[in-house]
Amino acid sequence: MFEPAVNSGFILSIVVHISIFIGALIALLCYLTKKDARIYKHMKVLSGPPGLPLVGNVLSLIGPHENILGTVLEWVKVHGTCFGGYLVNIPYVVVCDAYSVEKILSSTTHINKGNDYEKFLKDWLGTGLLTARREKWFHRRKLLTPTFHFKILEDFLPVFNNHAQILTAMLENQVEQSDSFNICPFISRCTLDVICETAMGEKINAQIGGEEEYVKMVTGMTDILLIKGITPWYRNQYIWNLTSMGKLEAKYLKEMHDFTDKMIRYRKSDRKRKSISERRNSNANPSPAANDNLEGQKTRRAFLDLLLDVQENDEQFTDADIREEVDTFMFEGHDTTGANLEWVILMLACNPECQKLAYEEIQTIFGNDMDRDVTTGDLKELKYLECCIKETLRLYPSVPFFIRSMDQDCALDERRIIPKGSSVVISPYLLHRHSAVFSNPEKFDPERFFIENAAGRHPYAYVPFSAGPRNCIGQKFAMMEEKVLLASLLRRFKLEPVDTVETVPVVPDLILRPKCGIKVRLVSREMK
Ligand code: HEM
Repeated sequence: MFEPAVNSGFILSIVVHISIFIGALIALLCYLTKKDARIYKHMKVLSGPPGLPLVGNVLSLIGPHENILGTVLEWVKVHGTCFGGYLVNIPYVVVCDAYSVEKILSSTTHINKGNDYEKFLKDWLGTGLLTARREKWFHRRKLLTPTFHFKILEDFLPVFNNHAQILTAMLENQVEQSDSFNICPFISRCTLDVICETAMGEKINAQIGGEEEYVKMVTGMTDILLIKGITPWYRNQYIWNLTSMGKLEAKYLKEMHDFTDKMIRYRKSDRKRKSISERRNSNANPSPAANDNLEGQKTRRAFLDLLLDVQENDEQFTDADIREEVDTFMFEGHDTTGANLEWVILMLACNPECQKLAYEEIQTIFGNDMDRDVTTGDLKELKYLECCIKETLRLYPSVPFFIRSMDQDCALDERRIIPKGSSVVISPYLLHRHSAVFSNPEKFDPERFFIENAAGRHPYAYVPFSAGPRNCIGQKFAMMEEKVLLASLLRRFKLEPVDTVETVPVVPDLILRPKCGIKVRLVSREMK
């Protein structure tokens, strides 16, 4: 008599649990459908290329990576400068007109980066400035902005000049063996040397074969991240961890973090040592300049030192925080400038009349002196060269697209709303090819950036460094570095084309790069 009672209680309990489970499932489905229906309604208005059920537009983007830009340019021609689509189940809106770009970038509401940033960069960069979410980002940006002050950047000029000298020496050696060659590895090693010394205060001598392992890791990591990003099945962490690349990534990450940690420890103990001797010194001599060492020379401070200064005033700013910012500078400050320099070299080689104007400007400033360091005053005078860099960034923006994830709706007008829950892709590559803003857009024409020609242009029509509150914090640094390197290069060599725009496939990796490098011919200038 007793047993059936137990059984009926047991059955009742199962029924209740199953009902709760089914109820919860229905509620979840209702919520998701309602949420998706809302997004879907707005996405329909932003109609873009038709996709397939379940996969959306993914299949159109599979294939040789260099075809992606062409595909998206075609979409813009057909669907206009603001359209939506799905990558699997993720709603994306591509915007590439100045008006819509301003709506997103000028706002402090749409400040969060796309989810992919965290997914791919978090293991390496933590949640530093590039990837940080709203509150953390506001705090960090405020903390770090002073470290990019012009006065501080001026202190890096000797570093830029020193590595420019090494670059030209290495190229002279190369020219003796063969005058036409792929210049990209030379540029990449040079920008890596610059960023290591300015970010960490450490010379790694990549240009002359030093710290080979570290150089291999930094360049290898960006390649690995790209493969991980574009291969759909590698997006699954379990599958990725089983691959040889996943294992290599884990090894690189550990060793690169160890390297940055070592630098932090080293600079910290160096500061302790110096502050003891400075205190002793200031007792003996009460007025030495803050940055002078015992020999009276000005000691150069790296970003890492400036971050350690921040830490002295803010105990919450830990060593781990410092590491993620130093790693972020290493990532953002190396390939971006390197790729831009490579494209400038191609543009000047292929446009001899522009190269001639750039060289004439350099001659006016430096005369026939090939060795003099570039000064702050010279940087201001290198106006045409700056226009060449800007025009190259128009055609070949180092960061070909960036993504914001929408935490709120953004109304473009009464009809079109970019819905909360979607991701917005902003592509300078597409934006900068707007013929209404840049006539004959494929033509390399530095004069577009003469003050009188740029006047009246929409401020969000040209955004190679992004724009608004979350723009590139390193843009002045990049401009200074590039001007120094290019002025030094052009003083010594005339550039002649081997590759041309037509022969160099453009690959929109994390960075917009030439697929197989850029071959140029360097001709030494004959003046002593
Ligand atoms: C030609 C060179 C460069 C270009 C074209 C460039 C471009 C950009 C772009 C487009 C962004 C926004 C990315 C996004 O929203 O996802 C960005 C952000 C950033 N860049 Fe640069 N960059 C360059 C050089 C540098 C350098 C030299 C540094 C550091 C030394 C640097 C540090 C950063 C950082 C830290 C951010 C994140 C800023 C934030 O979110 O607040 N960049 N850069």
